Amino acid sequence: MHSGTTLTQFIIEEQRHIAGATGDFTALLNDVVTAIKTISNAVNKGALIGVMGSLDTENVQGETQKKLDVITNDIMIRNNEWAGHLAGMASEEMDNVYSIPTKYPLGKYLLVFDPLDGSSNVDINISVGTIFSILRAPVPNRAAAKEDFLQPGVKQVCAGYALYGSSTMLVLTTGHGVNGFTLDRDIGEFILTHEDMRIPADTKEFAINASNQRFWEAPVQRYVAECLEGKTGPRERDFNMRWIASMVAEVHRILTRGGIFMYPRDTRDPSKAGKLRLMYEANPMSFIVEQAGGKASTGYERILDVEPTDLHQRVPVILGSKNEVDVVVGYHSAPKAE
Ligand SMILES: O=P(O)(O)OC[C@H]1O[C@](O)(COP(=O)(O)O)[C@@H](O)[C@@H]1O
Ligand SMILES: [Mg+2]
Ligand SMILES: [Mg+2]
Repeated sequence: MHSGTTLTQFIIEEQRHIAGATGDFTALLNDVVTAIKTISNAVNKGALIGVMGSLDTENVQGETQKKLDVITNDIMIRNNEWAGHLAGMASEEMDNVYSIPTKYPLGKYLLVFDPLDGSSNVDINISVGTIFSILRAPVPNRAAAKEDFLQPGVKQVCAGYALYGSSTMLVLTTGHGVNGFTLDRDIGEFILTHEDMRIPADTKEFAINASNQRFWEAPVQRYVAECLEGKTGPRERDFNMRWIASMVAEVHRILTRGGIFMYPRDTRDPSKAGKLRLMYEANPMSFIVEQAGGKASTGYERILDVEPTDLHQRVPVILGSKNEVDVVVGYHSAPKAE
């Protein structure tokens, strides 16, 4: 007999307090959770079931797809298309909106996801994850078009991620704080283990891919240089640095012990505003971070306020401990001479 609250119990109890809730959202989330359990199983079995390695195909961003990028995308689709809660889906791994097959009923929500985040880590057995976001369809029960998905992050109904690490966890917000659940494989249920996760306002730990340093803009150069100066520099304390190359793992660390994560705008390719994807990565993670008391900015504006213009748009990301994000954002508005 397990002790503790299951994810299903938790969602049903949370939805009880919402006037007019029909159970559609609860059922949709249940399907997302089933997909995540299936992905967890595939990632965990790895080479035993032949899912490691790359394919010859590229996604819309021109990135070589891993076998698991495609398998996990398919798992998300198959588990969520059938039940009649969705008007459409969009994924990092699909060029266009996924239309629900006509044999299935349509619903009032949109599901957006990065089926496997950090997939460059999958072959080396380092943590990867799944990120998802749920929006309301502007017109319920009608096949969603691309424009229907282009809603700013503040409109998200729910955002979550699964982390396939030393244990599998699911971290979730519906706009009432952030809660973390750990998969108990013996009973196949996610159990509430991390109630009301809060990001400490201060930190001495930063995460950035330093190999891009020559491309960073002046505010980020200044921030990192000052961190590296440590105790004797203007920040008057020694900083630690981490880079996992798996956003889910970085955000999870920040939710657990604080920190700042940056994939800032750089000058490498002026046509791209950053590396991370607004719809599939930045918005869901920013919703979670804000709900845990942290902040998320492009350096110039709150990420959740960015009006999307494209399904696969990229955006600069600076998120984590509130006071530290404020420092970096402050440098973005400081006069150039500084
Ligand atoms: O290769 P880099 O510059 O270290 O990039 C790492 C970043 O790219 C990502 O892996 C992109 O995610 P995908 O694996 O879904 O493409 C982020 O998770 C991570 O923060
Ligand atoms: Mg990703
Ligand atoms: Mg991915």
